[in-house]
Amino acid sequence: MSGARAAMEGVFAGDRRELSELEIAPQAALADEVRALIEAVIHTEVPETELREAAAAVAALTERLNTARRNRPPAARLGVNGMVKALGSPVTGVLNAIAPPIDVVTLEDGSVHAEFTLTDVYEGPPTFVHGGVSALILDHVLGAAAAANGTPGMTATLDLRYRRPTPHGVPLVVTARTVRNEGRKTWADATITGPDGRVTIEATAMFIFPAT
Ligand SMILES: CCCCCCCCCCCCCCCC(=O)SCCNC(=O)CCNC(=O)[C@H](O)C(C)(C)COP(=O)(O)OP(=O)(O)OC[C@H]1O[C@@H](n2cnc3c(N)ncnc32)[C@H](O)[C@@H]1OP(=O)(O)O
Repeated sequence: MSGARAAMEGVFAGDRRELSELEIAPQAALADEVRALIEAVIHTEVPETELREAAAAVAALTERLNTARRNRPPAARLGVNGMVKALGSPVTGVLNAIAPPIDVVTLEDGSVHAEFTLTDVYEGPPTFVHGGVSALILDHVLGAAAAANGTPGMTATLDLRYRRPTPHGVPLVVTARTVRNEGRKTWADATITGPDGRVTIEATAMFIFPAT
């Protein structure tokens, strides 16, 4: 079995130890604080002595947390449909401080949808979201749409059309849906829409369920 097939089967077999919402809450609160820390580190103008003290304090905290570690990022069954979620996902993971995190929901028509706001932590051009960050989010929701269709796969192609800049600091909407399936291949479309209702990015992806 190749790495790709094993990875897909690992994801959908739910072979990770799943945490309950109660178990997740304190660790998610810690991740929230780390998100605030990341933002503060970027913007702070405190003097050098304070920066050095802060670095030492963070290093001590990291050492403390590493005294008990899991082998893999944990998963949980959350939400109304009880879908398995990767808590360490860089897009949706509530335990991952680099994730916004975005709450992606599956609608009755099988499409997936999320409303979210990105801070300037995700900035590319001044005042706008980094195009690679948008691609990450779109890849994830396209993959979630393929999975919601019962036809998950690895991203084989991802085509993006950046129609206009995507602003940060304002509410954005991302939606994706599966449009076609042929054997192991599934195609999905997605958009990100700004607060003025205009689409900023259109995306299409093809997912392949690995042969081996
Ligand atoms: C606990 C957590 C639970 C979470 C639960 C919910 C999950 C829900 C949300 C998750 C959402 C995540 C979304 C992110 C998803 C990634 O980030 S995936 C990571 C990025 N992608 C990769 O790393 C893929 C790397 N590539 C590969 O692994 C392999 O090349 C692939 C794509 C699996 C294909 O391998 P293969 O099965 O050996 O394919 P193969 O038999 O050679 O070819 C089959 C056919 O596809 C065509 N093909 C193959 N590759 C390509 C390609 N790249 N382009 C075009 N055509 C291709 C071939 O030409 C062939 O065509 P036909 O001859 O049939 O016409």
